[in-house]
Amino acid sequence: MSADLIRIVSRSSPMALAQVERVRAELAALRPGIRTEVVPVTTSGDRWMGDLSKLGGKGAFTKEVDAALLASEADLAVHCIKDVPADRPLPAGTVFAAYLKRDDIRDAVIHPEGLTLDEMPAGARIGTSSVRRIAQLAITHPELECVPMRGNANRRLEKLDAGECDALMLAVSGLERIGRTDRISEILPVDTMCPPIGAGVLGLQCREDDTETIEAVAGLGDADVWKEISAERMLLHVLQGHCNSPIAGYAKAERDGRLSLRARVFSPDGKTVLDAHEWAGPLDPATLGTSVAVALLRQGAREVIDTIPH
Ligand SMILES: NCc1[nH]cc(CCC(=O)O)c1CC(=O)O
Repeated sequence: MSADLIRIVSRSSPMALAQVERVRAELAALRPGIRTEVVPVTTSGDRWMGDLSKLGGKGAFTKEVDAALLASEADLAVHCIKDVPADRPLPAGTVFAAYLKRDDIRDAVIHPEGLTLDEMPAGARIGTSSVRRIAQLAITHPELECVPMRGNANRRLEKLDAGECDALMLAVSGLERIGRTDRISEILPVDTMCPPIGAGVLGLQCREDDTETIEAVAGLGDADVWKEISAERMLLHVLQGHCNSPIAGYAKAERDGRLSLRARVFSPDGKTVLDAHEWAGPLDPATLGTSVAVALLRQGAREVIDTIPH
């Protein structure tokens, strides 16, 4: 950064821009002397409407953003942690300086007439390409059908309205960010629709040698979320999950300081469900993530994850 300007790189979807506006607002409150500027980029994941695995995985939404940061065309990147790969290290030379306070981690159902999953007729087409959602829907609602659906949240709502499917599943936090919670017909409990690793968390990524920006934004971070994400991302790293893995889980830092991590691994048809839940006790968050991952590996997670092509 220059003395008083932070350039923030962002994808240009409405959700990404809303995320940047939240960071700008929080930064303006914390550090009124610092100005911010938005540097927009389009990622390969935004352009490509086919199967994400053909683009080399989750990095599809982060590659161009990382490049702008590393080339010093911007000083700060705002990422949905859910979209940041954990099976490979962060791009060399970058670090997360802060994780913002966590939003709702649950998924929502959107049906034009407001039907819940239980109320939908057999054969109703649910638009989702996420194996995590497909597997869990197969367990609770085998009579419903999943049809492929990609594109940013606004585009998916348009496709729903155009009749390309009968209902959608989208993250509550994403709908909050684009101001479309009015479309929600049902919010699914985490017990039956376990969220993805990193759900509802925005991470602030900087160049590791840019101590000025790191220090300027570190105060926006939440200490509990830092612990939760450390545990969750270590779990994903040890499991070597890829963009198409039906891995779900979330850590929770309690008010009394205790930390727990629940995680599940599914076969796409939902017939195999591996489940582990542990408290950190004296363990640090990353070791909790390792411990829960090892518990899942003992139950056969490697084979379940590897049988899914990516
Ligand atoms: N894959 C796109 C994406 N990345 C992050 C979110 C939701 C917001 C979040 O969890 O931070 C979404 C949309 C969705 O899954 O409905």
